[in-house]
Amino acid sequence: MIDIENLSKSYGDKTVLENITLNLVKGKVYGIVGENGAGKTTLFNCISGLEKYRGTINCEYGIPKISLGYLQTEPYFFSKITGLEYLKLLCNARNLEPLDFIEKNIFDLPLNEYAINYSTGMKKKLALTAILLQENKFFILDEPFNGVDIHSNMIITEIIQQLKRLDKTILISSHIFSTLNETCDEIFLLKNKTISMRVKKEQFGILENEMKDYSIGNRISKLNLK
Ligand SMILES: Nc1ncnc2c1ncn2[C@@H]1O[C@H](COP(=O)(O)OP(=O)(O)OP(=O)(O)O)[C@@H](O)[C@H]1O
Repeated sequence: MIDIENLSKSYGDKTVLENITLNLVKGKVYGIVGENGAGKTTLFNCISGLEKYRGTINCEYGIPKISLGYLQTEPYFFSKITGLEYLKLLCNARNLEPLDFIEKNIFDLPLNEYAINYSTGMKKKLALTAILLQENKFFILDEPFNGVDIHSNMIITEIIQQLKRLDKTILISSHIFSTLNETCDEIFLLKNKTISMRVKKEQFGILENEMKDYSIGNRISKLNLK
């Protein structure tokens, strides 16, 4: 279980997150939606210990460094590291037994090439493979479906469902509502610096309609499309 209480984050005098309280349990998939700039990545960076924050986070799995698999929107790679070396590095960080990485390469990535030269989708798949091989207990996936091809999207959806069955805790952000619909047990709406709405699976339709009304409103008619 991960208990986040009254988490707030500011950059200088700009407050991005205010009093976020969330309780994330094992075997559940949580989605987080919000406009560009709402603070989703900032929240993930705070939970993963990459940013300082006010408030408390208690995680039964221990510190993020030993238990969290964080897939960042744009994963970072050293300039002269191959895909294979990256997988080895991340597995070594968890003191795992040597693995057959060729067999584990489920996305058919060119593991002998430099990771920095991979396409956006390939980089995401490499980073995802690495955190999955690490046998983490808790996963934060920041836009895991963005930029990856349709086959990989299907694989990632199935992976999330399997992680849930393995009793992991998973927090995902996405701008594509249908991907969250398929995978999540609960969705949080991050708006006005805080969690302004939380809905269980049965009410996802209500949230989607509310977001559509709010997002689209009368904006398109202003274009006077011809
Ligand atoms: N290091 C930083 N310094 C100053 N401001 C920052 C920093 N990182 C993020 N911000 C600001 O915090 C706000 C939230 O950004 P964040 O990246 O968390 O949003 P997001 O919800 O993930 O957006 P998107 O959907 O576009 O990825 C933005 O206004 C952003 O400019």
